[in-house]
Amino acid sequence: MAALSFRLCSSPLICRATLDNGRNHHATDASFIRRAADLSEMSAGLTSPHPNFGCVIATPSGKVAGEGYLYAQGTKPAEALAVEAAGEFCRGSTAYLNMEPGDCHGDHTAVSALVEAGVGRVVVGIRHPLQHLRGSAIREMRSHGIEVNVLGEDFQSKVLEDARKCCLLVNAPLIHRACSRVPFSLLKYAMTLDGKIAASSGHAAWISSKLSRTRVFELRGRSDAVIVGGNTVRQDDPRLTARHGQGHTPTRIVMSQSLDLPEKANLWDVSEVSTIVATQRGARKSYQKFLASKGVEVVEFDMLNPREVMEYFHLRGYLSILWECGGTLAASAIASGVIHKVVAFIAPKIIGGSKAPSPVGELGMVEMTQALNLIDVCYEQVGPDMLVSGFLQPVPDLLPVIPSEDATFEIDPSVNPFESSIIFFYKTWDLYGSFSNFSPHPIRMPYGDDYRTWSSVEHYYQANKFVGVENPLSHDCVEKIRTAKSPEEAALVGRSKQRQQPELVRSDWEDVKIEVMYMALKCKFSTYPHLKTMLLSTAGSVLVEASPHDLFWGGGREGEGLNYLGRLLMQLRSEYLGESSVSAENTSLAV
Ligand SMILES: NC(=O)C1=CN([C@@H]2O[C@H](COP(=O)(O)OP(=O)(O)OC[C@H]3O[C@@H](n4cnc5c(N)ncnc54)[C@H](OP(=O)(O)O)[C@@H]3O)[C@@H](O)[C@H]2O)C=CC1
Ligand SMILES: Nc1c(N[C@@H]2O[C@H](COP(=O)(O)O)[C@@H](O)[C@H]2O)[nH]c(=O)[nH]c1=O
Repeated sequence: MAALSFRLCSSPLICRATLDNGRNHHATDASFIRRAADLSEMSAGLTSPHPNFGCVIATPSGKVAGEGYLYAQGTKPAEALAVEAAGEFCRGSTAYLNMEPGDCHGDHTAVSALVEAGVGRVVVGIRHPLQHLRGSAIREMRSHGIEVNVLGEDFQSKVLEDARKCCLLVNAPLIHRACSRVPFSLLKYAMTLDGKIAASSGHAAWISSKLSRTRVFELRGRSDAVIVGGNTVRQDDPRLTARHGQGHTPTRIVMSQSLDLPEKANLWDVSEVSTIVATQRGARKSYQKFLASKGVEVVEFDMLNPREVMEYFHLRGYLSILWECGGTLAASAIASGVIHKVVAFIAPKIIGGSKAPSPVGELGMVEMTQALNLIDVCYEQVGPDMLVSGFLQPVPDLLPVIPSEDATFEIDPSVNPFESSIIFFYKTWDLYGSFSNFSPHPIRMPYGDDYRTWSSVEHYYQANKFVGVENPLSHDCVEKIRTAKSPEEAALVGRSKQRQQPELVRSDWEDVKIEVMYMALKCKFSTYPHLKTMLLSTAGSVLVEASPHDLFWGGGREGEGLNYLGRLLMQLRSEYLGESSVSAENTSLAV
């Protein structure tokens, strides 16, 4: 290399320094990007899975001036938190982001924070995977004169490629959501050295060690849901809780065609965490009624296969699913192509048993050459067990294979990304996500003879369930919801209190809830002009909250929902349009 550097320039010292400087530059960028990727996962297990954003702000001398990460969907962006932490050291600094900011709903908080703080350069690990977001924030930062480098696009090197891979991994669920329209699924099992997941009697407690099972609790805490099959319910009577005392607890899902399930089961206790049973359409209606009476949600499918079930939970906004089923369902899930990663805890014990179940049932493979090879395999000792994990499907490399809307328009102006005149919205990271009650738009609402600020519409709506009730516990609920750290936590408190202690809820709640919601929406869209503009831009389209399970505020799976949230937004929109046409009329009259 020295020879090469000599040939390229007069003084090898300067050139080597340049070369080294270039290499150091890459090494510095890579280390801060990896730090941002690590930071972005800090809330894993505490909140339900969401796009992971981390931001590190480094001074020109390479010192960390400030850091931040997105805590939960609907809370302050990582970039804004890092800018707050760095203070005046932002000026002329470099900001390292594991992923392009999700600014899209006219909500430029993240980009504005970096621009207003005087950040000079931004290094981005990966572009945003969602098509309607990809490239927006990068373009906006560049339009404000910030130098923006995207790993893998502007410069290449091994050290940067490794850093970029970290950014792909921490958002694998979001990337899979963007590319395959199913959540990211991880199959986990504990297995004896002789390849069994239970004794021939079906008994399986315990194969792996306490330490390994603690890791499993962590995996559950990082998931939207945990799935088991009917046999596992009958055999183990599992709880499938994360057992970490606080933080996020995943929904439990049982897949059962027959509904030949016990009347008594731990999973039917939904006081702390919900359970959903996915079954064949029309199965055992009486048992479905029994489950509903226990508060267990039943979802019917024409074909109860893992792909149909996963596409449904994709619609519900799930990003990460943990499969803790037995081999029968695991084989079906692998064959359906919905399993992306496998995690196996191998215990140094032998159980034997020619009929003892194995981790994966029938896949129809008869030659070893047909075996599915894992990718990026990792080995880790966990107590006495060996943890082997790897990918059945690589995390798609997201160099923009799907052009953004602007790029699409440049290619073919006649392509209208949204053919139908129905606009669906649901999770805040999806298009029109700012219409969601979980979007991070604080509102100031009248409260008694005063005003109070609420972090989101959801905070305000949930708190109002308990307003005006002469019970100190109701006042506690209001305060607990008002101070909840995220809309998701506010909803969790409000819904569980309403379910467990209905006496705390105001008696007229069913009569007033629509009005309460409307007032909150009116305040939100009046407070944020860009949201009002966005709402008006949907004129002529039907707005539907695409929640497949909330049949009051949402549209339901096959449109059977009442879609009150969509209706109220359309009502508000026509009120604004009425105002603007009235004001236009006044103007025209005035002319
Ligand atoms: N060591 C470990 O990590 C684990 C061990 N186990 C053990 O494994 C054993 C259970 O394994 P296994 O018998 O394979 O049971 P599964 O957990 O795989 O459940 C199979 C059942 O799932 C339901 N099902 C729904 N849809 C499908 C589908 N598309 N394809 C296949 N099944 C579907 C059916 O329920 P239905 O019959 O109700 O219609 C089927 O009988 C138990 O002994 C348990 O202790 C289980 C999980 C993890
Ligand atoms: N036997 C076995 C596992 N079994 C899995 O854990 C479930 C029980 O979890 P819980 O209800 O939370 O206690 C059980 O139904 C099956 O899915 N898991 C493991 O990590 N190691 C083990 O040895």
